[in-house]
Amino acid sequence: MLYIIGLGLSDERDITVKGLDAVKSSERIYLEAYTSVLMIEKEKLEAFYEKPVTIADREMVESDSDQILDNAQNVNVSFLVVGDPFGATTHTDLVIRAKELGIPVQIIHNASIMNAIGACGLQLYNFGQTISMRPDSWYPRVKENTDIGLHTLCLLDIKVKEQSLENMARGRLIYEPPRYMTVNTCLEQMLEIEELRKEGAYGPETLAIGCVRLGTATQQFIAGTMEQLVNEDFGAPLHSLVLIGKRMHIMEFEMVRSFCPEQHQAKFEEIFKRDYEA
Ligand SMILES: C[S@@+](CC[C@H](N)C(=O)[O-])C[C@H]1O[C@@H](n2cnc3c(N)ncnc32)[C@H](O)[C@@H]1O
Repeated sequence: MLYIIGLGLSDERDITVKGLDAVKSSERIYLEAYTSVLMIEKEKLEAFYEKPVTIADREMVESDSDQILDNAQNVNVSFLVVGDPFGATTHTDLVIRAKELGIPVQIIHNASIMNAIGACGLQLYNFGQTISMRPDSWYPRVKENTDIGLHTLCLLDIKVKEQSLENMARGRLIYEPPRYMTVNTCLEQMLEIEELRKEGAYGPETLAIGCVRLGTATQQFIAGTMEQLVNEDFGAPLHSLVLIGKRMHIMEFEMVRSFCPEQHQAKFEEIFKRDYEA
């Protein structure tokens, strides 16, 4: 059996009881490590499970999945995913490959950034397309969302397995530590792009929420205009950003306002009354 197990958002203790049973029954355990990189440390998992865990990078999962699936017709194998197995980064390829090989698959779900984001006060039903802040086609998607008043969850880029130019020049295969995009960089880039495109998907006075370290003890939400949030200190990763759509319900507003620092409150309320209250 191949178990694909969500680890949730905070630490090694977020795994479900069902997930832990599956891990305990497994001959091999892999940790998918290219999306929410090492918010959960391999060593902590190994200590908690009392079993070795192998890191599975993107190459292994996408090009060498046979190694993970080896003999899973006869023994249990666990594939661990931070968040939920189908939250943001889906693992459909692995499931299809397992099915082709006649390996039974069981998915064990957990909290994901895709649903925990509801804690920011906005209703999940009122979100449009989620975007990944990579340099591709995110802008039109934000525009489609904002045109019909929906909120946008922006997932920020994580760079893994990068090499420094110096190491590359010397032919050394040494990777840099993972780099996380911050809410501040994301806002700066978004505002610059809007300046260039001028299509009005959003602007400096669009209301937004920086959502950081969700599900952990230091989880934090900070609300304000995009312009105000550029200079806020959001602390350690992981970071996500929500752009608030104009169809914000009054209950959503009340909740989000509670995440607005005092110095930004007056502006926040003024913009809500001017642009958001239908
Ligand atoms: C590609 S997604 C992986 C999602 C994960 N598989 C899940 O189900 O939650 C990674 C991005 O999600 C966001 N993210 C993941 N966990 C987060 C958290 N605990 N707090 C804030 N943002 C988070 C960040 O923007 C991060 O760069």
